[in-house]
Amino acid sequence: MKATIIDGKAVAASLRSQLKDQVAALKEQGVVPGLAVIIVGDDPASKVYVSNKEKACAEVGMYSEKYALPAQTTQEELLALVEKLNNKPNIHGILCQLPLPKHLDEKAVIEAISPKKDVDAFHAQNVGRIMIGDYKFLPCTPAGIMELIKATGIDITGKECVVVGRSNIVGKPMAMLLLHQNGTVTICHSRTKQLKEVCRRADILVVAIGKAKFITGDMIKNGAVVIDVGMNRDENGKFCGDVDFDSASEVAGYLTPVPGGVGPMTITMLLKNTLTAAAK
Ligand SMILES: Nc1nc2c(c(=O)[nH]1)N[C@@H](CN(C=O)c1ccc(C(=O)N[C@@H](CCC(=O)O)C(=O)O)cc1)CN2
Repeated sequence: MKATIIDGKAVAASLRSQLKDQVAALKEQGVVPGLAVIIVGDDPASKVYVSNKEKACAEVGMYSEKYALPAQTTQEELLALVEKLNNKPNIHGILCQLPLPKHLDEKAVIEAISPKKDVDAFHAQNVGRIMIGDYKFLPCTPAGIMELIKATGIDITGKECVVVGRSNIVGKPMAMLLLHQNGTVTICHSRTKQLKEVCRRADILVVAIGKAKFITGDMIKNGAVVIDVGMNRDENGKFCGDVDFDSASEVAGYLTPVPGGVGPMTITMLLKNTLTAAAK
């Protein structure tokens, strides 16, 4: 193995310890950061993530409330809950765990969350703020990835950065954050021609396409920083990323594992956003 493995758990633990001190300092000023987490339905993975969010809040001394709604909840009921939480003074951050059941309009729910409490940074107002580089919150996964790249000590300025995937939650904001750090950014997607050649140009390669082991070692530049956002199951039911770890680790300079890479950073950045919202 050639690549240095970026330990997302260790980076997350170090940031959480700093956040714990910052939460304690804010509490001394009489403010307890509060997060409300809404989950609709019984998706097992979503239940685990929500439970981990509650645990993470407790770990750093934040207050949290969970609203577990049945799968048949109506759009009106969900919007009424969001409105109630928008007006609740001890709640500084609100998030609705995604995906929502199919009959619910995700976009309308996100837009109903007050931009000031939108700790996922999914609201159009916060997305627009990221575009112009004047933001309070960053979406948790891309923000966590920026911390992981920072942990390598590599300066993004002037680097060829390739983002594979163009989702609103990861690909698009990721490209913007790399651009803000003076990277030369390319976004690839399902219609990209010569994907292999484009990926091989990347000094920093971020992959978020949801296809197990799609990016192989021959698609990676020697010494590149490779960030794997994928969360898939392989043929044996084991967690795996969008990057083929074994072949990538022979070529990349730095590589995130799955699990233990980007995932642990996502909830850590949620805590950071909740603290920011409370401090305002
Ligand atoms: N409202 C939101 N919904 C969803 C988000 C989000 O940021 N906001 N992201 C994902 C799920 N997610 C957080 O909600 C999330 C996914 C994965 C992890 C994580 O720590 N993964 C671990 C492995 C976990 C395991 O063993 O089960 C890892 O990669 O090491 C955290 C959060 C979709 N929905």
